[in-house]
Amino acid sequence: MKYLKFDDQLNQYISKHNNQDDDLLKELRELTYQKTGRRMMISPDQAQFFRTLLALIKPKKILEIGVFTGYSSTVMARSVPDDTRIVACDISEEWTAIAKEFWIKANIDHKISLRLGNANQTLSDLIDSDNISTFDMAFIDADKISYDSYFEKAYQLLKPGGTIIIDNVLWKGTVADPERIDDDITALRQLNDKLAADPRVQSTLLPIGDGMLMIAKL
Ligand SMILES: C[S@@+](CC[C@H](N)C(=O)[O-])C[C@H]1O[C@@H](n2cnc3c(N)ncnc32)[C@H](O)[C@@H]1O
Repeated sequence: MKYLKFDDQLNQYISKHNNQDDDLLKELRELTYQKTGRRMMISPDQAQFFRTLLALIKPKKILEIGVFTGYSSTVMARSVPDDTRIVACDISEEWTAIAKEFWIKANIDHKISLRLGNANQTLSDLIDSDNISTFDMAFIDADKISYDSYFEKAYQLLKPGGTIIIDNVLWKGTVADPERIDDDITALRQLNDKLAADPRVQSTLLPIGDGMLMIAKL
């Protein structure tokens, strides 16, 4: 098998070449650590992956499941033209208040529509209100036990040829360790197994950040 061992030296080399965070994104990352004590945002390398992907696929309608303080949505909204819309789903009013502040600061708030509430319900509402097969891209980055449900609903909402990105699918490497068992790890293993064999999609597991699945709806 042909593969690389990602030691610290190589990871630093990759990060140095992929990190394009500017002052606003650095400020958002720092403020997020200060105010929430959490590090749930995608990494700068993943942000660069999104910039490249968005330049390729030029989506007009994006679905984000898991906003947190707005790092990934800010990266995406700044990488798309003015007429692209992002429907951004999250359950936390407190965390998305920080996101809203930065969307205004970055002058991208007109591109993003925040849907507060349980994302499973929000996605069902979108399906019931004529949004089936209308999205070009979806990014899934919320509670792991709902990932399969988010995938199935996002799949319905996506146009054929659309892209779904799912974050954290390697879960710090634990998915490959048979001695590690909990509800999140089990949900992620089941989803990785399912998508590797799902004839409705082409999917690739990428070792970027905490592991991302890149999926094309056939
Ligand atoms: C990993 S963070 C998202 C990080 C964000 N994508 C970024 O890179 O900046 C996960 C988010 O999912 C949200 N979340 C968790 N369970 C949820 C649910 N049932 N419905 C909607 N959002 C949920 C949390 O409030 C949290 O903000």
